[in-house]
Amino acid sequence: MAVNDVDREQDAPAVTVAVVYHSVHGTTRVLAEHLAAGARLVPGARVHLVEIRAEDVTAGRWYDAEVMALLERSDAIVMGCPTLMGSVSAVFKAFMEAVFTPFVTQGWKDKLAGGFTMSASQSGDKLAVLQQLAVFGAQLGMQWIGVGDMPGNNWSGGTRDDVNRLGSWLGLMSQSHADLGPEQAGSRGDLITAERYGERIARLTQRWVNAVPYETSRMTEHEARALSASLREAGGAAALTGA
Ligand SMILES: Cc1cc2nc3c(=O)[nH]c(=O)nc-3n(C[C@H](O)[C@H](O)[C@H](O)COP(=O)(O)O)c2cc1C
Repeated sequence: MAVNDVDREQDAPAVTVAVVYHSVHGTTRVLAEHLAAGARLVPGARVHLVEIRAEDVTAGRWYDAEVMALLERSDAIVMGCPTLMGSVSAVFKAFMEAVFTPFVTQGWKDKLAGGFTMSASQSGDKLAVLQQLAVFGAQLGMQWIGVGDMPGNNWSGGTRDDVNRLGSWLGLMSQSHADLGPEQAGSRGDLITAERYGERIARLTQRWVNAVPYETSRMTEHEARALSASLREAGGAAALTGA
C-alpha cells in the first residue's frame, strides 16, 4: 500500500467526513457515493452522505437543523452539486447562504474541505463552480484539499476511463452525457477519481485531526498512465491505493 502502514492503521482513531451534495437528476449523487466509498476505505473514517434537498428550501431559504448539527461535528466537509448555468445549483446556493451562522461564529474554521461538480459539457464552466465552493470554504476558514492526481486523457492513448481525465485539480470534475441517466453517470475514470479523492480527503483528515502518519503518494506522468491502464483492466475501489 502506497500510503501509510496497514498494521498501524488498525487502531486509527475516528474522524468524521461529511459528503454534502445536491443533485436534480441523480448524476451528482453517483459521484458523491463514489467519493464516500473512497473515504470509507480509510480506517477510522465515519463517512456521512448528506443530500441537500429542494424541499428544505422555503422562500429561498434552506434549513435542516439535523444536517447543520452533523456538519458542526464533522472534521471534513466535501461539497458538490451540478453545474447549472455555469454556477452552483440554486438549491446548493441556498444551503451555502444558510451557513451564515458558522460564518459569524467561525464554527467551521480549520475543518477540511473539498468540492466536486458534474455537468454535461466537457468543460461546461465547471471551474466556476469549484471556485465558488473554494471561496465559500475560505470564507469559513476551512482548509481546502485539491484532487492531487495527474491529468488523464492528455495523450493520444488517453480515454474517458483514465484517472482525472478532465484534468481538474481545484476539485473533482465529472461529465455526464445529457441524454443518459444516473446509471451512466460520469465515466469510469471519473468515478475512480472520485474514490481516490474521497480516500485522499479522509487520509488527510486523519493526519490533520489525529496526527496519523501520512506518506505523500507521488506519481510521474509515466506512472500515472500505467495506473490508468491497470485500472482499466482491474477497475473500481478494489484497485485503489495511495490517494
Ligand atoms: C438548467 C440547467 C443548466 C445547466 N447548465 C449547465 C452548464 O452550465 N454547463 C454544463 O456543462 N451543463 C449544464 N447543465 C447540465 C447538467 O449540469 C447535467 O445534466 C448534470 O449531469 C445534472 O446533474 P444532476 O443529475 O446531479 O442533477 C445544465 C442543466 C440544466 C437543467
